[in-house]
Amino acid sequence: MAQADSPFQPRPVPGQPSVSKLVLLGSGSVGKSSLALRYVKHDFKSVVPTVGCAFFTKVVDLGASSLKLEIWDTAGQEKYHSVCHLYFRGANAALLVYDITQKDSFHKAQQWLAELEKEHPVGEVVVMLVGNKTDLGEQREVTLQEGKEFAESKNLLFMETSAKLNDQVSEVFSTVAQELLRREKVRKSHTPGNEAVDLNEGPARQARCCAH
Ligand SMILES: Nc1nc2c(ncn2[C@@H]2O[C@H](COP(=O)(O)OP(=O)(O)OP(=O)(O)O)[C@@H](O)[C@H]2O)c(=O)[nH]1
Repeated sequence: MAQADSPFQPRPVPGQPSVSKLVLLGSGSVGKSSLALRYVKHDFKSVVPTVGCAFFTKVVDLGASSLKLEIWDTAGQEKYHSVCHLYFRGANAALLVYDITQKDSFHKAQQWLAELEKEHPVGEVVVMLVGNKTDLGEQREVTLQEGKEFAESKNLLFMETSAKLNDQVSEVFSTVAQELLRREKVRKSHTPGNEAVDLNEGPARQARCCAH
């Protein structure tokens, strides 16, 4: 699934959207590939476990602005963990995905956050906690409240999704993209000569709560 262009660093090109690297992290079978496939290819099908990493790109259209996301889908299986560290270097955003029907995957998502924080100072990366498979609500082991509280305690964005039913999937990616753009604006506003921006503007607060 690798694309032709080099995925390592955002490269501002005049007239082109900014580029950000987003990594999908989480245990095996939580639905990382399915979320990426649903978002990028508008498809849901049985996918084989990821080996190493798969790579997608998508331009997110946010009306007045747009952003190109390089989406790195990492393998969740334990045997690939050492390799995954290489992939999240240089990430601007991360989705920490768990399966709402597997408590253990929720704990693993918390461990992934700790791993991520070892490589990136807290706050440098836009991180969203994503509870996937809401269509399997009757088998739920992680409550909405538990997800929400953990996210709030770590100042993460939070949403629940169903890749299968296409519920909240594009909202996850567009919310992260909006937050990346918002932070870029803030950074630019700190550059001498640039105009001030309204820091209260932006979607991040609403995304910390979940519509379900
Ligand atoms: N019911 C339901 N099943 C899902 C959903 N998302 C993914 N699945 C299924 O869960 C299984 C694992 O999905 P993947 O997308 O391969 O999971 P992954 O996290 O990428 O797995 P690894 O590649 O091993 O890390 C597959 O059988 C998917 O069809 C969902 O929203 N609802």
